[in-house]
Amino acid sequence: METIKIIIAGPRGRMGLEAVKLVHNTENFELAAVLDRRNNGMNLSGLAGFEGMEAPIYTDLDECFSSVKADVLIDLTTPEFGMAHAEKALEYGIRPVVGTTGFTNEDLLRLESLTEEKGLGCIIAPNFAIGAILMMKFAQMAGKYFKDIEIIEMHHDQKLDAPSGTAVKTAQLISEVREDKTQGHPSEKETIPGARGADMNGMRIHSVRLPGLVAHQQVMFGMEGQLLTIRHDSFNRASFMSGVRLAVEEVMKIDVLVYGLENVIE
Ligand SMILES: NC(=O)C1=CN([C@@H]2O[C@H](COP(=O)(O)OP(=O)(O)OC[C@H]3O[C@@H](n4cnc5c(N)ncnc54)[C@H](O)[C@@H]3O)[C@@H](O)[C@H]2O)C=CC1
Ligand SMILES: O=C(O)C1=N[C@H](C(=O)O)C[C@H](O)C1
Repeated sequence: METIKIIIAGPRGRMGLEAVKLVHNTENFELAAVLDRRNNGMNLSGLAGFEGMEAPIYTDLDECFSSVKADVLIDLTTPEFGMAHAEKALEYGIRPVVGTTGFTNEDLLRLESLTEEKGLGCIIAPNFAIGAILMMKFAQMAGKYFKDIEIIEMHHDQKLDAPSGTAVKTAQLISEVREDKTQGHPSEKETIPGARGADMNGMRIHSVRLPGLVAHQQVMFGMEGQLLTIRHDSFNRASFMSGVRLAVEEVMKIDVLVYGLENVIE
């Protein structure tokens, strides 16, 4: 098995720390470097919590990508920087695996054309957890039969983007099989703005933010006399790591942009 050399952006974050551990503990993965907002020139192993995990720390993108020979960039930062990181990685011939959420459709289109131009794989995965991918697939199946749908995503209160990338992706997948429909009473009025949530093709998305939560979503399907609820819960960030591993292995085999791991799992 060939070794895959990996750069991780955002190593000190909640997801980044798990990803560093994953790479460190995976036989054919090698942590080539990390991109951080501080500690330029230091070694990761010198930071508390990363003992024994050797990797040079860079704060400058160009310096990192030009000095380090790497195959894959795993980005787990913020929407503000994730896009720039992915674009720059492709320019240096490095394949991005992006877990960062909050990208716009225009961002995805830009990355798609850059991926095509460079002939390199790129994976954007709004959710790496296998259960969440199945939840989205099941929701798409149900969306064929139920037209009235409310998505309730629930996350920790440090999350920057709303709605979550998973909720957006779920609504997109359902929209592929459901005719657009405005839900609720035609004359309904919000007496407090936002009460009915975000509107995506008539479906409603509600974002809950509370300390103590990790990542949870339930999709509710209503029809005369019945309710179907499809729910997934991630109780920790380790739940995402088998998907990160799969994405890294997969991105090495492709030369296009893949948006969503549902396109990768059988
Ligand atoms: N796809 C998936 O399955 C999952 C995706 N996420 C997404 O991953 C991202 C990170 O989530 P968390 O780890 O919870 O956030 P976090 O806030 O704990 O970590 C983000 C890290 O990125 C670092 N960072 C910010 N700007 C940077 C830059 N320019 N260069 C290098 N590092 C930079 C921050 O210092 C921080 O350590 C979010 O967009 C979140 O929505 C989170 C969980 C699962
Ligand atoms: O910020 C998070 O925590 C998560 N973000 C992703 C999203 O926006 O869907 C994936 C997961 O829900 C956790």
